[in-house]
Amino acid sequence: MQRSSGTVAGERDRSLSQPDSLGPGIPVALTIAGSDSGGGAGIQADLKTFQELAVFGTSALTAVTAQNTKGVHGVHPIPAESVTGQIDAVAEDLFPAAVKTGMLFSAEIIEAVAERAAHYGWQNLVVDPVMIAKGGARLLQTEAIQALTARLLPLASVVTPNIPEAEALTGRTIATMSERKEAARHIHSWGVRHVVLKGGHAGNTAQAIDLLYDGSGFTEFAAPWVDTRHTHGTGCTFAAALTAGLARGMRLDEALLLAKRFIQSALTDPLEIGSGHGPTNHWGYNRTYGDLYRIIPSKEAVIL
Ligand SMILES: Nc1ncnc2c1ncn2[C@@H]1O[C@H](COP(=O)(O)OP(=O)(O)O)[C@@H](O)[C@H]1O
Ligand SMILES: Cc1ncc(COP(=O)(O)OP(=O)(O)O)c(N)n1
Repeated sequence: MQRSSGTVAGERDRSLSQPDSLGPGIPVALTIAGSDSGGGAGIQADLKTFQELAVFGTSALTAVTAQNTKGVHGVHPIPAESVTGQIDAVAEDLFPAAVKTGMLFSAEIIEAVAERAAHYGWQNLVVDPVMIAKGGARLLQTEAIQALTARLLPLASVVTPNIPEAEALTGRTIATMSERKEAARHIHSWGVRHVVLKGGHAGNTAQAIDLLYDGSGFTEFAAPWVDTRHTHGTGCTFAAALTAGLARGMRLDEALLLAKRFIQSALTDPLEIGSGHGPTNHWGYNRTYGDLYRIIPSKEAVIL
């Protein structure tokens, strides 16, 4: 895997250094997302990823989906007041150091989440603008896109669209790297601090390249393309690992490298369950790099 020109493949991961114990000081993260009954995406993927990265996971559920590796068979949104109630219950007692949003489904839920994000002044807000599942099911109503760009993105520290999501957000077609950069600039202009335009839908490529734009320059995070159909939940898992890194006090570039390693391990160590697009392997990272449950106090992250 590469970031710019530096190679880090295969080495033991020093990002998670020396725990003394689990307990006081353990970072807490909150995911505001939908439930995937099949366990590969949504809240389930987020909580598994947090756990694997030694972050205590909490959740606010926005929707229940009936879903498996073959597709989404039903979507049942949760009332916006209930989403607010869940966020308040977590925020007022457990003080999440980082917050991730996934499937938000409606403008009403987005408004509720944005209002609470502003209220609590979250500094590490990762917005994964989930719109359509790989099987084609709509996880965000079309009329909610405007609320996402106008209300939530200006509060986000990072937004992580895939290519089709970036196309839907900007109304641009994205086929080349220079079009990806233009789309990232466009999204950044709405007030989000960092844009990570993911490359999983680029097709016909030797590398999966995720592009970071921070308002002044671009950094590419690249990894070898994994030829697998078990890609269900890649976006959720990637954004959750990024959120976990931020909750642990990492800089954004460190947290992104951690997320890239996490998803690469989850793709290269397949579980091969289900008859459709199976879930990625959330154990993969710790099977590859070891050092499970090593804790670092926040703000003392070791550079990867
Ligand atoms: N086949 C693959 N090989 C390697 N990395 C991949 C592959 N598919 C997706 N990724 C990585 O998984 C993460 C999620 O990307 P993407 O699939 O674009 O998001 P989403 O699941 O939201 O559609 C990114 O880091 C991307 O580069
Ligand atoms: C409940 C729920 N949330 C999000 C998604 C989309 O997840 P993603 O990581 O983009 O993976 P795919 O579904 O596209 O494989 C989801 N399916 N369900």
